[in-house]
Order: sequence, then C-alpha cells, then structure tokens
Amino acid sequence: MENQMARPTRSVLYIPGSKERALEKAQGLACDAIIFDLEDAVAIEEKEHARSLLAMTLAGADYGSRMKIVRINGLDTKWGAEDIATFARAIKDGAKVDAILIPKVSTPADLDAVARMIPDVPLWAMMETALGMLNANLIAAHPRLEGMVMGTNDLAKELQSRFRPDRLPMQAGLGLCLLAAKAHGKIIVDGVYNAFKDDEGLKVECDQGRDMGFDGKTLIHPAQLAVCNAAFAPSEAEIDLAKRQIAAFEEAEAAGQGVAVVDGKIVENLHIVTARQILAKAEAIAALGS
Ligand SMILES: CC(C)(COP(=O)(O)OP(=O)(O)OC[C@H]1O[C@@H](n2cnc3c(N)ncnc32)[C@H](O)[C@@H]1OP(=O)(O)O)[C@@H](O)C(=O)NCCC(=O)NCCSC(=O)C[C@H](O)C(=O)O
Ligand SMILES: [Mg+2]
Repeated sequence: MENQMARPTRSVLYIPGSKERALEKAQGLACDAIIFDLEDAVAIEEKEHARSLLAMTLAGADYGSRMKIVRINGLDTKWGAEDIATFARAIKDGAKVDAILIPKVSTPADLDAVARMIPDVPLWAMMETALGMLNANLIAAHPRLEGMVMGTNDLAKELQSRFRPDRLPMQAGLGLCLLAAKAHGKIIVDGVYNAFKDDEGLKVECDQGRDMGFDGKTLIHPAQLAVCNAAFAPSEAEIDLAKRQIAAFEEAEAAGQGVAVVDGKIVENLHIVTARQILAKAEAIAALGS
C-alpha cells in the first residue's frame, strides 16, 4: 500500500512504441502511468524501429510525474534480449524509465532471467498465463517485483473463455493475482477493456476492478482516461465518510470507547486505517493536479 499512497496508478495507458504521434501526445495526457509497448502492440516488421524510437524518446521527452514503464518482448522471442540490452544502456545514459514490464510471466524464474540482465530497475510482471495465475504468490514475492498487470486478453486466449460483462471466467485468475499482490505489498492493475468507444461498458468494468481492490486499470486509448481516473479515485462521498469516521472514532476514543457508530454502522480501529488510506490517496491525486 505504501507505493500506491506515494504514487497513484489509477490509469495506466499502453502506447505502441512504434507510434511517434501517440508517444508525443502522451506527454500531455491525464494518465498516472504509461506502458511503452514493444510487445503485442508492435508489428513484427516494426520491432527494431520501435525499440530505437522508444529509447531515443525516453532519453529526451518530458512525461512529468507519469510513471514510465517499458514492456519488452519475452526472452523466448528474437527481440527480448536486445530490448533489455538497449534499455539497460539507455537507463545508464540517463533515459527516464521507472520499470521494465515482462510479458507472460509464468514462474519466478522468468523474473530472475531479466533481473540478471538489467540491475537496479524495478520489474513489473504481466499476469496473463494459466501457469502465472497458479504461481501468482511466488511471482509476487520476488524481491525485484514492484507491480503486476493483468493481461486479460492473453488469459482469455489460454482459457478459451468468452467475454462476459461480469467477467465471470476471469474471476479466479483476477482473485489469485489480487490476493498475491496484496499479500506481498505490490501494486496491481487490472486488464484492458477492448471496446474503447464503449464508455458505459468501460465504467462497469472499472467499477468492478475498483470494488475488487485493484489499484487502477490498464487502458488502450486516451478516450478511456476520464472514466478510469474517476472510478479509481476516492469519491466525494467516500472522502466525506472517511473524515466523519475519523472524527467519530477520535471522539469515542477520548471517551474511553473502542467503537464509534457512523451512519448506523460500527467504526473500529481497522476502519480508521482504511479511512486514512482514502484520504492519503485523495491527497496524492490532488497533488497531481488531474
Ligand atoms: C486502438 C488504436 C489502434 C486506435 O488508434 P487510432 O485509430 O489512431 O485512434 P484515434 O484516431 O481515435 O486517436 C485519436 C488520437 O489519440 C492518439 N492515440 C490513440 N491511441 C493512443 C494511445 N494508446 N496513447 C496515446 N495516444 C493515443 C492518436 O495518436 C490520435 O492523436 P491525434 O493525432 O492528436 O488526434 C490505438 O489507440 C492503439 O494503438 N492503442 C494501443 C493498443 C495497444 O497498446 N495494445 C496492446 C496492449 S493491450 C494488451 O495486449 C494487454 C495484455 O497484454 C493482454 O493480453 O490483455
Ligand atoms: Mg498480453
């Protein structure tokens, strides 16, 4: 929870590393984090171009406080090793990269392999294989891991499941990864909503992810930012309730009581922890100015 307090990750926008205009536009978009993608969003014939364009962009462009995450190709592809070598060099030379995101992580050994090749940079894991779901606890425990990203498209492909607005087929995987991330204090963001012109469907999925406890959601288009930022920020009602709970609890404590009652519901010490987290998150978002 510490990471999340310090740096909101409500909206995490994918940008194909090959798209110069999108790379430029993102410097002014209201996203908390960016995944600069070299993997599935980049066509095979553009892989090398995307890698060098991205390394050059991250050496010079100003993405402000947005977290900058580079998604490499897997080490089982012909581009993975050179992606890592390029960004290890670029970071050494001053390129601003906050984390390297590894696709299709199935075991902690997948993280070890990259960790050996690029020291000192936090690693993030795409959680998108059936084996990855089953190993989520071991993956989340990895000392170099900072964050997890649900890859619901690849997971659906492996499961041979069908899209449902309630995401019933995804629930086991989402739940396992969420439990693992929370148990080990890592950031975890939800998968993408493919229908980028369907704001209503996006809102339903954002609300579900927020209700479950995700720290934010990955997105594929700038048009999805506003809905997502709103869904993952504390609402006015939540902020108001948190303040009233803290005040009521402090009053109860001063009177020698361990429990207060607000809006007909009990408030104990543990609820105050949540209330303070809500206020801290609201403050961190306000400090971003978006
Ligand atoms: C989905 C898109 C291909 C749509 O692109 P396009 O037709 O160009 O959209 P628009 O014309 O509506 O774009 C309007 C302007 O916005 C800019 N733009 C578009 N997308 C982005 C973006 N992602 N980031 C920044 N800026 C963006 C355009 O340049 C236009 O700008 P302007 O010229 O000023 O008008 C496209 O959105 C896209 O490629 N999205 C990303 C797709 C992607 O990254 N996919 C891979 C990740 S999903 C995944 O695989 C997750 C996981 O691994 C899993 O398994 O689930
Ligand atoms: Mg994927």
